[in-house]
Amino acid sequence: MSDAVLTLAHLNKRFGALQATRDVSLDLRPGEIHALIGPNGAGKSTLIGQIAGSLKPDAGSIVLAGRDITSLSVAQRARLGLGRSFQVSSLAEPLTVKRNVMIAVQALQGHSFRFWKPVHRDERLLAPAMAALERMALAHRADTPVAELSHGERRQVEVACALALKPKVLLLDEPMAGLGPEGSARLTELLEALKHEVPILLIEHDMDAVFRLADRISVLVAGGVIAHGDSAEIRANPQVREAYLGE
Ligand SMILES: Nc1ncnc2c1ncn2[C@@H]1O[C@H](COP(=O)(O)OP(=O)(O)OP(=O)(O)O)[C@@H](O)[C@H]1O
Repeated sequence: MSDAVLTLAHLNKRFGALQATRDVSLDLRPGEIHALIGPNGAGKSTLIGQIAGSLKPDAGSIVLAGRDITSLSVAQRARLGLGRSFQVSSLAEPLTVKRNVMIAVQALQGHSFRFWKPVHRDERLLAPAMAALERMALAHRADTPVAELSHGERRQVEVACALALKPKVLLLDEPMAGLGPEGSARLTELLEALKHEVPILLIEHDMDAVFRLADRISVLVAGGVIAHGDSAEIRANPQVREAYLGE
């Protein structure tokens, strides 16, 4: 546990009578993809909310790179290196790919004194934006409006926006959702390469992608983790099979 970049310890969250997170402990280590899976209503979104900072746990702690972030705001966590992508796209369609990523960089830098300066002429925003686009194999689309991109390419831009903030960990919430086999294969390949630079906590319904990508898998059912293991262990686990078959 000691070399973990992100550690969740004994997280609990209740909504009235419903225990939505039940004593959840897990960690994310350098160079890995740790997938969090579970049937509908298992509590995955509730857990992400607590990690990202939009939901406050009732008990437990979240440590990012040695620092307890449990009581910090969403913005403070982002500045400390918690990167995330969203289920719902937040890209500005009419703007180019490059400008979307530059806006993300600007949001992190928080340079309000540069309000008067057009984003597209700011070199300090352009360099990190282009570096992130290169890592997501999209530099050649930098000057294309987002509206003209395929669904899969948009997903790549969203990950690039998160990457441009130089995160220590990346929280990806269903990145494969809505992608066809080709888009999903492309993103799988990119994430596989990316994990060596930034470890990824992956919440994903696409089991093929999870089994291909994840170094470790944690299975959430009714708010609690019922199993941890690698792909082979999780596939063979009778409790996990039952949880999914019973869905
Ligand atoms: N704000 C809330 N108030 C009350 N109950 C909530 C709230 N948010 C979530 N829940 C409940 O908590 C449980 C876990 O929900 P959550 O959305 O975290 O599950 P999930 O695993 O993300 O599901 P899905 O895969 O369908 O998105 C569900 O029973 C849900 O109805």
